[in-house]
Amino acid sequence: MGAEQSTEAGPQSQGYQATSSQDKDVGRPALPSALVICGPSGVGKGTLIQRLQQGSDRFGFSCSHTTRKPRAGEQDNLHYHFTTKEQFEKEIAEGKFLEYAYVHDNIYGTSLKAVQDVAAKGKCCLLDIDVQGARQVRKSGLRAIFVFIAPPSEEELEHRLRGRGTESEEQINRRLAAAKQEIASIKEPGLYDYVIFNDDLEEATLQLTSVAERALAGKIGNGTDNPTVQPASPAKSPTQKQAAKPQPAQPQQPSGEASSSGAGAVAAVPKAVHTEPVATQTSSASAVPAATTQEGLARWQGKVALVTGASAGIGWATCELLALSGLRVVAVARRRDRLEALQQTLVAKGVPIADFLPVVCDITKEAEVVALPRIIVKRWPDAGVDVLVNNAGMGRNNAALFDGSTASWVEMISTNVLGVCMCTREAIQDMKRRGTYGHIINVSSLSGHRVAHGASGGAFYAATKHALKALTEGLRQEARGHKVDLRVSSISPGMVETEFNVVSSFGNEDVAKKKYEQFKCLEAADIAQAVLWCLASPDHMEVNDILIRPTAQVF
Ligand SMILES: Nc1nc2c(ncn2[C@@H]2O[C@H](COP(=O)(O)OP(=O)(O)O)[C@@H](O)[C@H]2O)c(=O)[nH]1
Ligand SMILES: Nc1ncnc2c1ncn2[C@@H]1O[C@H](COP(=O)(O)OP(=O)(O)O)[C@@H](O)[C@H]1O
Repeated sequence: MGAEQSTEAGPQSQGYQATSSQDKDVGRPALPSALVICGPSGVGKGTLIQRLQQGSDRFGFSCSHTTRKPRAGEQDNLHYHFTTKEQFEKEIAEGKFLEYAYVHDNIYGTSLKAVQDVAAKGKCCLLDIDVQGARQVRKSGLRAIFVFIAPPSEEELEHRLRGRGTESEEQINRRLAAAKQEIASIKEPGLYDYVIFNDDLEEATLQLTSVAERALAGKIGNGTDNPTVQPASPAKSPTQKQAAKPQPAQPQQPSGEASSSGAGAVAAVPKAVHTEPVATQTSSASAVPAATTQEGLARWQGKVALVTGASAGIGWATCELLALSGLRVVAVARRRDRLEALQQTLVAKGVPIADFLPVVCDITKEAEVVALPRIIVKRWPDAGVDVLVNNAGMGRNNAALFDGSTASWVEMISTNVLGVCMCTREAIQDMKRRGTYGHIINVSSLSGHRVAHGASGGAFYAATKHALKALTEGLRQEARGHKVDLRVSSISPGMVETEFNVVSSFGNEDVAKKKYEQFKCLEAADIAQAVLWCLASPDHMEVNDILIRPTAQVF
């Protein structure tokens, strides 16, 4: 990869993370959510599912029951549990099914056992079911992401169905007639999280893979808190940019509550460890009117966001989310290998490589920071910094006022305060040069609003974050003084999930382990989401400081 180097003699990683010890994360593995795949007969569901399974053994297929006859090559208990109408109806009456439906004159259904068998192996359960089944599963409360696979056109759908050669003429006509209604279900509010157009199979596979990664990570919903995205019309192909990403559909109603709202069937599958992002938990964030969120993001399409501390945690997650939201992303960090890994991840998720610029840079080194705008304009002559996410920050344990190390204090001031100031100045000068002012978002910490109790010595770190609070407000005032339309926001998260964080906070690994089980921390993706809320806020309001606390955290 061509990670840019901000100076010839660029720095090597010095062994600390480019995000603060209070604010960084590596995440805890969650149980996968299920992935429900819907779409008309012949659209390519089976083909895509096969490709997902070929790509990873972390997926398990929910083997449905059906009364239809096996096709050539289909094996009982592998492709389907083939059964009789009488037996099927008996088992339905016995309550053995999560859902069932009459489809094309046959009964199809997902048994509780089919889902349990996959979940018990810790795998992501893939359900290939029809629209009626999807509605039932949605109601059941199963933790799942719902995807609709749409054909590029009705003609192409017919072409594929005929080409498959597994149905009689009468069966094909029945399937095509049903397809119209199935496609119309895209518009049903809250049914699907994503719509993927299976036009180009490679691209559709990439898109489904990126959604499936969210399911593997135990997510539900589509990762936005935005119910206003209109599903694209199935009749036309998506634009090139859209094609690179799955389309979020109108999200389901109870996003984060899905696991708690179901009755009997819910208990049939294990619940994932964590809930969805804090969209419904954070007052400042939910104050962004949903109807304007998408509009707000639309103005950032193709704009350039520079994110510092991109090698891990919040910075990494922010790069991902911004890139997937259509911005061009400049990822700044000291560790080249991490930037390479980030690039690979983004490309696998469908981000065009042309929209990502990794730059090796130490934000405490002035010459390297000053070089950033030049590197950006070399790559994208039409652009400059529109959004700056000052995320890089760090903390040191040996920093108590009683007996702390001067070197640690210097390091913290250099990164958390001076580094932020230099990045901010260079970004603003770049905006000034182009005559267009964007948005600067400082990732602070709850430590910017309080000082830790006891002898553990968190005051210096807190002082840097208190300074950041003053700098954020000061920047806003300067912008007003200059009468420029610069937006300034800050986000102050509580502890973000990482074992390292908890260990460093509690000192002792055993205690840490217990606490780690006991407390739910925030996730890096939650904070990335808050960055989007800042960017998406409508013109007439500015999000100042978002304080984000994990609801279960008591310290
Ligand atoms: N509700 C429900 N639908 C299912 C189930 N299994 C398969 N289907 C759906 O039944 C329809 C017909 O499936 P199938 O006979 O395999 O034909 P195909 O769609 O042409 O592959 C498809 O829309 C499947 O998604 C199930 O367990 N429940
Ligand atoms: N993107 C695509 N372009 C062209 N043909 C495709 C594409 N996706 C799937 N197909 C073909 O379309 C036919 C139907 O796919 P299949 O996976 O059986 O659909 P489903 O499971 O939705 O009924 C198969 O012959 C498959 O090879």
